[in-house]
Amino acid sequence: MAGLYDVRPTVVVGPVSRGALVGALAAAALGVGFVEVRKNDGQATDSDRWIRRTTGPDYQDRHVVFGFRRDLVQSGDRVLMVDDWAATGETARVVRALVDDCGAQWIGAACIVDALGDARFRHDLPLRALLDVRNL
Ligand SMILES: O=P(O)(O)OC[C@H]1O[C@H](OP(=O)(O)OP(=O)(O)O)[C@H](O)[C@@H]1O
Repeated sequence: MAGLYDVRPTVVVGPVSRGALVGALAAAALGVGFVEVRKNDGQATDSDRWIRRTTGPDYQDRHVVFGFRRDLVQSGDRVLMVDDWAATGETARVVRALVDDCGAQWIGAACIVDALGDARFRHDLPLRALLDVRNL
């Protein structure tokens, strides 16, 4: 999936839960680090620095809080998000905002299936996929 982009990442991020599964596989194939983007979760100790952001309504009309430990993504990193599916694009939009919060370079969102309802996300994120839902 990393081959969908020309820029090689230094870190792969994947939102739980299926994005964490495919993201970890992509990171292992690339030989780079992996960061699990947790959902409605938070710091384990008071000393952890976490960053969090909340989505707009996703495909189930939920507002989901995504976050990860701040020091896992550094300002010099090039970050690729990997997920299985994109529908509203809210998950990818918020993960991108978290990466921006870290001052890292965002490459894009690579998904197995593109089921985006709003085509603007495809261009703006950018989002690239192995399959288009309209062809399934
Ligand atoms: O484009 P969006 O509307 O944001 O939806 C896409 C997200 O929804 C699915 O996860 P889901 O929330 O079902 O969680 P799961 O992987 O834990 O089942 C999918 O794996 C994406 O992460």
